[in-house]
Amino acid sequence: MADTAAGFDASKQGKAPDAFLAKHPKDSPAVRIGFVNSTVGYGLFAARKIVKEEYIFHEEPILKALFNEKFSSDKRIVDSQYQVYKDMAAAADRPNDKRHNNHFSTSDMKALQTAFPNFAAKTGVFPPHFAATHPILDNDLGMYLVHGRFDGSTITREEYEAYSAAVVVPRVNFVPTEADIREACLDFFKHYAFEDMRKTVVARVAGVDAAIPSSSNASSNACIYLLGSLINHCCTHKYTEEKGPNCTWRIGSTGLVRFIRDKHIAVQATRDIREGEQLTWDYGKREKGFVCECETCKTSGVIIGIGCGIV
Ligand SMILES: C[S@@+](CC[C@H](N)C(=O)[O-])C[C@H]1O[C@@H](n2cnc3c(N)ncnc32)[C@H](O)[C@@H]1O
Repeated sequence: MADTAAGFDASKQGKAPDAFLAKHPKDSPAVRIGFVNSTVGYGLFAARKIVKEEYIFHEEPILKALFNEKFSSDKRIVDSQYQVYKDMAAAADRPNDKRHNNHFSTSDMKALQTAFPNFAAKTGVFPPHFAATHPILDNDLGMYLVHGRFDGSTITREEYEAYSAAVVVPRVNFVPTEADIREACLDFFKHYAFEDMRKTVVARVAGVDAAIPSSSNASSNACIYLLGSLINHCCTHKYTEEKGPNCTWRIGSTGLVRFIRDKHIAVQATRDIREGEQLTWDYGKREKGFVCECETCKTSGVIIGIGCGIV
């Protein structure tokens, strides 16, 4: 992709574009999806050598809603996220009916279903048999990239089935209730949403976009990114940078990343990454809801999960 693509114009970047020009996403595909194991699921891997501080990719969100770590504490936030989910479900039910498909195109739905098959099966947005017969993580997942390129996936059918079997198989005849769907929806946002902190957020409540002032830092926009959401956690290693996380991210334009747009995510290497290495970052100290299997924990010689603080 050319340097001038998607809103990036070096001539308008003020006096010092050189610092990040050297490091902006390159044309050769940088990432591919791979399988870690049946508990961790998919991960994102380097498709080539990536140098320290390189902007690996820059991606537009596929979904936006309100976000709150303590989801059930604010009804507006729960309603907002659930409304986004219901819009999705309506679009999935009527992929050819443009009147009901204002927010999600058929390819959006396909990409979401492909990236998050367990969510799809749990919520019933997509019939489980669809997940089982769908091509394995194809190139549609790169369609939200603005800079950087996607190299497809190395997921085999066996790996895909190992990961999705626990959810898809027992639920072949499962008809989710409203409560099941709500729970799966909130769970989905909890595991995959990125926070974009704002003083005022736009919520989609009862089908209408409304600006809601955020009374505290607890409420912000939640953005779901197809590739960004597939990056797994790694605890920061106390002694060596080599074993800890190798990426960082930021949302929206900042002084350092001026070429990215509002709500877009930029993923940057924090050290050199060799081809085939998994991309990871530190999810931070918040409650994670999984037992950590990262390299730092595995190689610390202590109990798995110890590097995470709160599991
Ligand atoms: C943002 S998703 C990352 C993509 C995910 N692996 C997938 O296949 O969809 C976060 C989820 O991945 C899993 N995960 C991420 N990092 C992990 C780690 N270090 N150890 C175990 N599971 C992890 C957890 O299930 C977590 O809720």
